[in-house]
Amino acid sequence: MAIVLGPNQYGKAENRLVTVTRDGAVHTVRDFTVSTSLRGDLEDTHLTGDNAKVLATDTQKNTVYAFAKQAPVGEIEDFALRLGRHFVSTQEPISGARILIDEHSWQRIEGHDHAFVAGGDEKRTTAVTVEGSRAWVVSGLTDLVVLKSTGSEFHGYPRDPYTTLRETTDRILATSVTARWRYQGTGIDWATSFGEIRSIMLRTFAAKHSLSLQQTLYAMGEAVLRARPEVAEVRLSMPNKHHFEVDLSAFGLENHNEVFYAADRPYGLIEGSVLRDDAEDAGSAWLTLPAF
Ligand SMILES: O=c1[nH]c(=O)c2[nH]c(=O)[nH]c2[nH]1
Repeated sequence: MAIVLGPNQYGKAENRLVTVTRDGAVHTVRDFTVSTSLRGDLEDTHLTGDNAKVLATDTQKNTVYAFAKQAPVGEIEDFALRLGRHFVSTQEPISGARILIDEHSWQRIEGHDHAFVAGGDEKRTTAVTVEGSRAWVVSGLTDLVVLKSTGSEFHGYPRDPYTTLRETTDRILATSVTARWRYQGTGIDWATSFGEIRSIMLRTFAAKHSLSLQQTLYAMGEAVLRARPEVAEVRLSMPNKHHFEVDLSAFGLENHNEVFYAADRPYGLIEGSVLRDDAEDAGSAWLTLPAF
């Protein structure tokens, strides 16, 4: 029997980066969380502690901040591609890089040049993988919280001895969408694509009459793939944020779908992938990312 080192990567996680750019008195603030991970010929440090091939995670952190100064960050996908390609092309033992970037939004306080209000928890995300001269981009969003107050039913499920859930033809449907979509290619107008995909997902959530959150998930992914040829696959993770009608009969009150208890947990967790059957090979695009 031999014991060997399996897959590994290392880097600096969650570098918090904020940039201020100035157009005269008018400032723009951008806010990012950047994680770098490097892969390659890294047996020595694990097996003997020889660090000759280990670009320090501290250096990786410094590179993120220096790159943000040396050229405009631009779209997160482009910034991640620049960082990943830099590490792979300048460090001989490093054959691959995974760069994760989340962008947190700040909106201008109306009428103010340099004051901003946080855009909420929603984040735009990217996960860029560089392997030698190849690169894959998986972008997405997290914490996009949506609710519809009708247009959602859930019935027709099996009733076993433990089933108590009442069937419903009119319920609140609410979720917090985490989506990741895999692009085919890297020469893409990232900002336009992101805006269109987000808007397609919102419109589909709103318009699709839902018989299950699973059906809504599939419809959202399908709508993105039908409209956006640059996308090969969409993975969605959608918690069912249950809203239970409160029983007010003890108070002599009838509740006609008006008063709800918004449960925090447990929640149904509906996850899935929607993809083209002729999509380009995913390579290492998803490696070490959460399944959904
Ligand atoms: O849309 C739903 N899908 C389920 O699988 C499920 N299960 C459940 O209890 N409620 C719901 N709602």
